[in-house]
Order: sequence, then structure tokens, then C-alpha cells
Amino acid sequence: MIISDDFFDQLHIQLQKGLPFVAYRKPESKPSRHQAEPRVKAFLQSDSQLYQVDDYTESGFVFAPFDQEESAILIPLEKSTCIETVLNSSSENSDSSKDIAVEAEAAKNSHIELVEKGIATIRSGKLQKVVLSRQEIFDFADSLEDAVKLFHKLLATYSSAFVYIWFHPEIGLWLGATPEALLEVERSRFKTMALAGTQKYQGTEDVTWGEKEKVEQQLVTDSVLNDLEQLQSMDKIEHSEPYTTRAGSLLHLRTDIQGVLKVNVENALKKLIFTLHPTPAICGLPKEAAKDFILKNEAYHRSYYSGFLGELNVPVTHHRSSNRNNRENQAYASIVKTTRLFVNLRCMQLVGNKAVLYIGGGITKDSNAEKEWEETQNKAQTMKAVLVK
Ligand SMILES: C=C(O[C@H]1C=CC=C(C(=O)O)[C@@H]1O)C(=O)O
Repeated sequence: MIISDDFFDQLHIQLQKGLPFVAYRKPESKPSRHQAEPRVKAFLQSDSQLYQVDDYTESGFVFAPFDQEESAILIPLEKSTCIETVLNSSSENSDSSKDIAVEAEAAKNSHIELVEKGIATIRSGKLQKVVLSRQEIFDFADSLEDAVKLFHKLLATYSSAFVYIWFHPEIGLWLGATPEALLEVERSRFKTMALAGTQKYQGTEDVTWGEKEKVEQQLVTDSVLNDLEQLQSMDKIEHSEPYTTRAGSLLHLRTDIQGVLKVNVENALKKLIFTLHPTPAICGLPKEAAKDFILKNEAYHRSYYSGFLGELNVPVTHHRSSNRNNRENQAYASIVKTTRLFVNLRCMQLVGNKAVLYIGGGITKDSNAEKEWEETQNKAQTMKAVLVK
């Protein structure tokens, strides 16, 4: 990894040359004793080929679509120059008062219609939950190179999100700031989360949650725990109580889940990823029926929205322990292959002079279609806040 003074210029150059790259900052890269400021990393691919993930034993950065039937893209580690930089720490400062009222009646009506169809299908007993989404197209009059400026803004605005910019000449340019981790695996330890339920952040995280949100989030937790247990390759699956977490101008309910793999990580990774993906936080329950409903009824193609992205089997150096009693640890640094994947939410694609935003929400039997529409508007703020000059 090369520490780069001209990190953002290098992203510009890569974009101008039409070469694939990704740049990102993980949410946990907060100031620590060893690391003064959050680190932003990039993989700059040296050729313009479209590499695909095959069995998830590859190393690199994966960008996978919602639909498993479509291919996941890899920026391979061995084809990339990896650079990084440090940024001044910032705070979560998205301001909900900057709401941009874009009332597109037609978009509203068709989303409400879709949600009502979802509610009716749930009430008929065919589904328990379904996550329904839409696009919103916004003018982005600037050039593609200004995408790097947008990335900079996202970094400054959302300190606790996984913030990224991803480009491939054959696929396009995506940016996002997602609050949802799909999976972290290091050695035999894994972590995931159940994230669902949304309300606007209004100055405090000390809030109460309605029954609809609590039930919606519990469904996700129960389903993830159940799927992991069915795998029978884990030990000691533990989970936290649900708690409130902030994502920009929104709050969500979150449960942290972790455990230990009994089997070799390399062989188990693909199965583990597709046991979790698509989670009921972006698809629904039962999984197959919800996916089927989404593919048949959403009036657009999700492509990479609600897919997953992140580091796949990337070697991470762990420096010696600060524990003075542990002489062996002090002498050696160990290199461990780590996977850290996130769900592609609060994201947008830049196409020509347009920004295409993707937003959705979990529908249960107690949903109110008008409120679900408002929730997608609130979620769209995450990206709109950086698009506004
Ligand atoms: C599907 C989205 O969010 C998910 C994650 C957190 C809360 C959600 C909700 O409350 O509906 C969604 O399940 C999205 O942002 O497009």
C-alpha cells in the first residue's frame, strides 16, 4: 500500500484514462492511538478488462448486483496499484433541514401503488415482508470528473458509513454511503448485522420505536440467526440487543451478530455470503418469494443497488501486540486475509448529466403506503445532500 499525497488527483487521472478503480473508507477507521486519522484506500486497476468473481477465493474488491443470477465484478488485487491517504476526521453532519422538496406526482403514485400491492400480498399470506424500492433521477450538470468531488463530499458528510466511489468503463460510475455491513470475516471470526426500521434523526438518538419498525427489524434478526444456524458451520453465534444507530439524517434499529466458523474460511466464504445475501433488510421473507415479487413488480432493474461490495480476501497486516508480556507477538507482524462486505444502499449511479438515486424500504402487514413513500424521500436525502451545491 502506497501512502499518496495526490490521492484524489490519481482518481481523476484513472477516470480520464477510462480505467477501473474503487476508492473507499470503511466505517471503523476512526482515530486510534496508532492511526491518527481515518484512512481512505483505492485500488487502481492497470487494465480495462472486466473481471468477474468466480468462487469467492479471489482477492480484490468485489462489486456484486442484487440478483445473484447476474455476475459480480472484481477489481483483482494482483492487477491493481493500491494507494491510501488520511483525511481529517469529520463528523456526521448531514442536516435534515436541507430537505429538497421534489414532488414528482407520477413517481409518488407509482411507488404508492407498488407498496399497496406489496401490503395486499403480505395480508393474503404469501409474504411476511418485502423491501420495495424505486429510482429518483436528479440533474447532475457537472462532468464525470466532478464525481471525485462528490466522493470527497460524501467522506466529509458521513463519518460512520462505508463511503465509496466505484468505476468501470463497461459498467459505469457508482457512489454511496451505506450504513449496512453484510459480512466481516477475519481468521475464523465473522460479524454481520440486522439493520431495519427507519425514522428521521431530529437531534437525538434517544428515541422510541413504533411496533411496525420493531417487528420489521426483529424479522430480519430472527431470519439471519436462523439462516446461520442452518448452515451448521458456526460455533457460538451471539447477538446484541437491538439499539438505535445513526446514518446521516436517519436513525435505524440495529442488532450486531457474531460467531466463529468451525470450517476452513476459504471453503466456507461463498456459502456464507449467499446465506446472508439478499438479507430480509433489502429483499424480504420468505427470501425466494420476496425476490420473485421484487423482480416482477418493481418497474426498473436494481442492478447494483442492494447488492454488496467491499474487500474480498485482502491481506491485512496485524502489527505486534502492545501486551508487554507477549514477547512473541511483539516480534512479528502477521498477515491475515480479511473480507469486509457492505450492502449497497444510499447509493447513486452517474449517467451522463444525471444522477440516478436508488431508495427502498421494508414493507410489512402494518405498513402505510404514504409513510413508506415519505421514508424513501428521507432516505434519498443521503445522496441529495451532496448533490446540492
Ligand atoms: C432498503 C433500504 O434500507 C434498508 C436498510 C435499513 C432500513 C430499512 C428500512 O427501514 O426499510 C431498509 O431495510 C434503502 O436504504 O434503500
